[in-house]
Amino acid sequence: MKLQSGFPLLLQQYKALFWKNLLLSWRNKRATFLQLFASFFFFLILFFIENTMEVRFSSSTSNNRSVMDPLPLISPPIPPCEDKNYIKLPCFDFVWSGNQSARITSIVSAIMANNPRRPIPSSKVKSFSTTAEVDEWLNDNPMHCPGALHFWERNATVISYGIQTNSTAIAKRSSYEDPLFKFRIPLQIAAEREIARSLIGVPDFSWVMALKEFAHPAIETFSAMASGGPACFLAIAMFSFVFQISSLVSEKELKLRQGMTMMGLYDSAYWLSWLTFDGILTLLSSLFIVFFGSVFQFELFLNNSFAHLVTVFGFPYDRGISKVYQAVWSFFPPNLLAEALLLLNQATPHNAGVVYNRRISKAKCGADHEECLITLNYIYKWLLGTFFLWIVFAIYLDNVIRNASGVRKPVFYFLKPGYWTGKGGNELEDSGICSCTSSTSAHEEHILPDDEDVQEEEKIVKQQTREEIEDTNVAVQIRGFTKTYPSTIDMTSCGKCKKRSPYHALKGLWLNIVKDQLFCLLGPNGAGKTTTINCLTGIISVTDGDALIYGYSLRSSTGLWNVRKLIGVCPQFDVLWDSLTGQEHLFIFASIKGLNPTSIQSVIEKLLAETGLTEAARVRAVHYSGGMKRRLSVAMALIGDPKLVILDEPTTGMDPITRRHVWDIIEDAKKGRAIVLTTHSMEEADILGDRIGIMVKGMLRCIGTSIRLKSRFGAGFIANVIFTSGANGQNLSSRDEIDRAHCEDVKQLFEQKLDIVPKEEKKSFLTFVIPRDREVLLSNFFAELQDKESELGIADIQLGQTTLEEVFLNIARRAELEPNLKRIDQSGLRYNYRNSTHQWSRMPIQLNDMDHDVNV
Ligand SMILES: Nc1ncnc2c1ncn2[C@@H]1O[C@H](COP(=O)(O)OP(=O)(O)OP(=O)(O)O)[C@@H](O)[C@H]1O
Repeated sequence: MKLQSGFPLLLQQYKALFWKNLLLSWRNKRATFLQLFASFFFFLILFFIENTMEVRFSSSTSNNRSVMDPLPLISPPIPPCEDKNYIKLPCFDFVWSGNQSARITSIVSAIMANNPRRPIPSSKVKSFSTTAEVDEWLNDNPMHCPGALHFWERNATVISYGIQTNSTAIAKRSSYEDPLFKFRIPLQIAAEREIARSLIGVPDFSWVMALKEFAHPAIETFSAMASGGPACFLAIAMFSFVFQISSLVSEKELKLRQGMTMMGLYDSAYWLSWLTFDGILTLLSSLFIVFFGSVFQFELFLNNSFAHLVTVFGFPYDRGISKVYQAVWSFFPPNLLAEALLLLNQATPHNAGVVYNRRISKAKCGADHEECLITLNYIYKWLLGTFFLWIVFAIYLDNVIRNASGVRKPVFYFLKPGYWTGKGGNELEDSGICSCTSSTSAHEEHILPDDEDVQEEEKIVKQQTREEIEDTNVAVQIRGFTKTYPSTIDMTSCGKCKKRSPYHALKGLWLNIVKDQLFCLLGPNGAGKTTTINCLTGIISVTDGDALIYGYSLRSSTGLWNVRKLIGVCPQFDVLWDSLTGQEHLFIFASIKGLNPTSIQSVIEKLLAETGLTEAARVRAVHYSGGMKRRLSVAMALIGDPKLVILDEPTTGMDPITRRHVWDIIEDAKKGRAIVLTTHSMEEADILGDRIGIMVKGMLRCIGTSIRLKSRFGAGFIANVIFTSGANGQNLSSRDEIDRAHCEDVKQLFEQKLDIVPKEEKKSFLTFVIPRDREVLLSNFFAELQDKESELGIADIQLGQTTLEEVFLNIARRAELEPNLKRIDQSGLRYNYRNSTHQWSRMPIQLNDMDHDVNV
């Protein structure tokens, strides 16, 4: 199948990943809704705060409102004392002194009677003779009266007066009380009016006085946007940031990205898809910020030009802070954003806001020109510059920080010319940023295999490597894979640091995997099977050695790219997006692989049919059963007709029927390609494996066909003798006795003739393991047994070879015993016991077979 490459492939991958991001956002509606509309909820809160504050300071005398056309106050009356904020009852509208004068008394009576719209009853006024008495009363009765009038009749034509008021301005709930306007001026007008009337002798002399406050702008403005805006903007931005980061991190943690990389994903397509998708989401979210800001009528949004509002965020830039410090802070976009918001806020109340083409002007960067240190244009440039800086930094960290498989690129990988030219520089390192010890040289660790078949295989591969012989029949040639995981420091549950020594997971693997064959890799947990597969797919680097896959070396980055086009991988754990359907997964991976867009649909349908997922094609992966997920992973591995298919435990969790179905798929897939399969099912290995290798502790212990392994490592033969139940017409106890007697007779016969005892013994059958060296005795023995069948109550005799499981257990057991057989002589060489030849062989000491845990 012809696969795309170069720019068309990059474009195709980009489109598929962008579509994937779109689907994930659409399916994860709640998170997307919050990302886009968080501004609405924050602005709603700001709106309520702003309106509450506005109502609170709604009186005309308050400073927070601008008064453009003040209304005149015409001859304001003396208000009832109850109108005062915080008054104690009983209260008096006013108290006065000078009551020894009849003229003054009549003036006060006139004040009370002529109070506009409300004559004052005498019960609301209290008189005294001197100012001292008034002071004394006020002192003794605080908060019972808002004002006092003092009169002195100097002579017939001169009357003096004075006013005392409680001058404390008080705000109560939504009303603000200014004592000057509310009490003092009405008292003054009343006193002057009646003194004048008394002096000129005309009781109804017209005395109209109007008062008007200055037109003025709001002096102390309260803006919820100015006070809470920066925090809100930061919170809105954080919503998007947190969602975007968690999507990226979970793709990495769940090894989805690794899965895509194995299928040939370009890093550039990956980053570009996230960048553009998140860019669009951020743009939409910014537009909604502007939209909701305008809907809620915040001046910031109404007065400033639209172009500025999209970039809004900050840190208080101040003259006291050095330029270097400001520059350092400018590297963090939220600081600049807050500063921009502050500038825009300052620009709104008194002028028309900031327009785009005057963004450079300092005069427009805020109300207080002196305070203006940076312009919006400066902020634009820094935001744009830091955007690129952070993207590059993110990509760098992504490369140099250890991934889920524990590998990373060298710290200065970008300095290698090969990285830019695509001809190298993609090498991975095992060590973590803070790994402490370098691993021991891989060569020192290589141990010669014990088994002659493995030795023979190693010899062939080494010879082909040395003589550069290209065997056209070989699909994969593994040339001495060694893999040492570096030492790490782990935290224990009790908070202690535990140092883990370097671990030698692969200790020299030499192997040819032939075309049109399935090579089955068996081994107990931790044997190194997955490590071998990860090395083959380039997910982790080998410490030493190389592999040629269809002639391409894994060691070169161009080789690795070509290899990725040739392989299909079903990883050990399903790497699937819960919210995407089976069909969508296949589409994404087919696009990454580079299938022609016109053929993708038919390939998907074929794979779905093959893996029995047609009906579940449109069901999201989260609703798949474990078996369905594995089948989808197998289908993904077969996309693009790969020449090498790597299946890491593909049938785990499948029921027997599905498993057999997948075996059929794998059997069919053998044609024209090589398959590497790891499994814990011996039955699977027996049925599917053309060649089987068993690994233990990072080394290949045996290799060959199933029959060869059984004959070399199996115990020999297995014989099952099945008995008939006792003769009819007898009671139960005597039937039992007869059965037991038959059983004993057969056991005796096996012991006499073959010198073996049963491996398993049940009432109805006996199982014997017959060693291979008794093979010559078998035909006579079983002929004799058959003759005595009815005499011994035998219903059936079954004879077969030992199972692969037997072989596996034998090999694993032998390897388990290995450390006990090690001897170290004084020259530092370890002796290994060779079981087959009963000899001790000399080989270099290997200290790291087991973990050395050291508490530090
Ligand atoms: N990143 C790592 N760092 C350190 N040790 C590791 C790392 N990955 C694997 N190992 C160790 O390497 C050994 C081989 O692991 P591997 O996963 O290859 O085994 P496996 O044969 O696939 O086992 P299983 O059958 O359980 O999947 C194990 O002892 C494991 O603990």
